[in-house]
Amino acid sequence: MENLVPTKGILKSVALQKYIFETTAYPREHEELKKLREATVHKYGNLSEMKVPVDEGHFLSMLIKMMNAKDTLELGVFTGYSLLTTALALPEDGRVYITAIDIDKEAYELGLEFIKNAGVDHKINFIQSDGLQASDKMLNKNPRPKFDFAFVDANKTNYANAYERLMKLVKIGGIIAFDNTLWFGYVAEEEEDVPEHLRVCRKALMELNKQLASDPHIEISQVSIGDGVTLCRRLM
Ligand SMILES: C[S@@+](CC[C@H](N)C(=O)[O-])C[C@H]1O[C@@H](n2cnc3c(N)ncnc32)[C@H](O)[C@@H]1O
Repeated sequence: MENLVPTKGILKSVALQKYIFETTAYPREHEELKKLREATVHKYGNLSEMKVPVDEGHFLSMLIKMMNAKDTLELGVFTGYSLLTTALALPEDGRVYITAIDIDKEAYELGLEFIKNAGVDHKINFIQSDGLQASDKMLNKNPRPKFDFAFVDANKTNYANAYERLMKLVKIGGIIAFDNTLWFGYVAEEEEDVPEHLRVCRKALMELNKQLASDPHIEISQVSIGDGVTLCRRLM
């Protein structure tokens, strides 16, 4: 277990992650996603680590296509790497809807150029707001579930609250995907071995993982890609 990558890349050695990225991930990365990734690193430096890694992008893209999702929601957009991934995965039949929520509009605006250059025609409804407030507004306006797929990648301490709302906003049979559920691998470590600034989110994510595992309303799959993605398929 030596040589673990402390960033997004749990359970993988540096060499294995490099192999995956170089062999299957980077060669199949869409040109505009690559440019967006580079622009994000250029502007945000280490913070660019917040975007989903390229292999996770491929995973999400294939999932969205296999589900034939047409109406998606994203909580936590940043510069839009996962958003552009979603937009590129949706069918081009003109009847798709993308809703994206983030408190930060400036980062999203950096990504707009790449979304445009990728030739994505879908209208993206970007809502600059706190994710929970925006979800409550949607529920008040139209309490019927409409989304096929929701990707949750905003503040980790609110995932459980987001889950409660998303179980009303995502259709039965639809998927809620939570990012970072393995929290750099720290979910499996003793608290005293975890850097202090990562403890609050670790605790919230560990509680969420338990909650999801015991909830009969969903089927779950914990995927150890990126920083850990938990897929929750709504059953009832
Ligand atoms: C990890 S980044 C999202 C990365 C993005 N999915 C990607 O692939 O590039 C988290 C984002 O959540 C946003 N965020 C944090 N707290 C939020 C909140 N309460 N409501 C909505 N967005 C929030 C941040 O502004 C940040 O852009």
